[in-house]
Amino acid sequence: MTRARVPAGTVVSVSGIAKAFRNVTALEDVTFSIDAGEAFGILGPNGAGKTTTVECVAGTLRPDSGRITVLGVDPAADRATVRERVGYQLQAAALPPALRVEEALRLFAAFYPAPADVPELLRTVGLDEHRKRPFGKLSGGQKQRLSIALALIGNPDVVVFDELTTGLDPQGRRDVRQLIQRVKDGGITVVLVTHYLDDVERLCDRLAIIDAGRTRFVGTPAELLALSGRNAAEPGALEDAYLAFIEQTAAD
Ligand SMILES: Nc1ncnc2c1ncn2[C@@H]1O[C@H](COP(=O)(O)OP(=O)(O)OP(=O)(O)O)[C@@H](O)[C@H]1O
Repeated sequence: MTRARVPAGTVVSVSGIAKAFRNVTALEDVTFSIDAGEAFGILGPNGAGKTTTVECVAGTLRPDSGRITVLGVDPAADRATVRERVGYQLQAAALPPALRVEEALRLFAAFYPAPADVPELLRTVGLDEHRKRPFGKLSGGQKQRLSIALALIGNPDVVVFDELTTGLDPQGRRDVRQLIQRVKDGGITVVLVTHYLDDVERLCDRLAIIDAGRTRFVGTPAELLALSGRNAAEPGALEDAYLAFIEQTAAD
């Protein structure tokens, strides 16, 4: 995957955002920034506000207060720029079952001024031999690959994956991880919402922990380990450090 233009510096800046849905406060105070080319993990318990946060980054939701810039623009105000340059993993399950893999990619490619090459993208995500298969006949792992391809179809600078590896078997998760690594190696900034600490350990340069609508931690996996005093060499050390952190936050 080659990049026509590679942005530098901070590409995503989220500063003190809050968001409520009627009487539900989803976000109270979320702050972090992401540098170009980073893979950045967003973790937190169910209902913590992770999806709401990335929807604000993708411009599909507008925060009630606080400030977001993505590639230098306000995503809620400049929808066109963000739509063009930020890939957001679609809920692939929403595609019509009869739509074939290649047809879906060509359909979505038509929305972008400089889309990725469809045959190349099919090879990249390992769906080349399944390109004629209808969406309804794909396995869970193949659907995830298609949703990755759809997020990449516009040749984005930033791509957001929300719980991409959830529900996959170990091999499927490993394959999807390798694919995300290739995306990152191609210079694309990756934002990864996940519940899996091994995804973070293998892929992410830094992570944010969001709990009850607030960022509680932003740093490297090594910094999270150091905070907990866990030994990185112990199996499951990062997961233990994360769980200890969440329990501590709940107790405060
Ligand atoms: N459209 C909506 N209307 C009402 N409440 C919402 C809406 N979207 C999210 N919420 C609420 O906002 C809070 C944060 O939800 P969000 O989906 O951002 O959490 P999450 O961290 O992504 O959770 P999960 O790990 O379970 O996917 C939750 O209490 C959720 O019920």
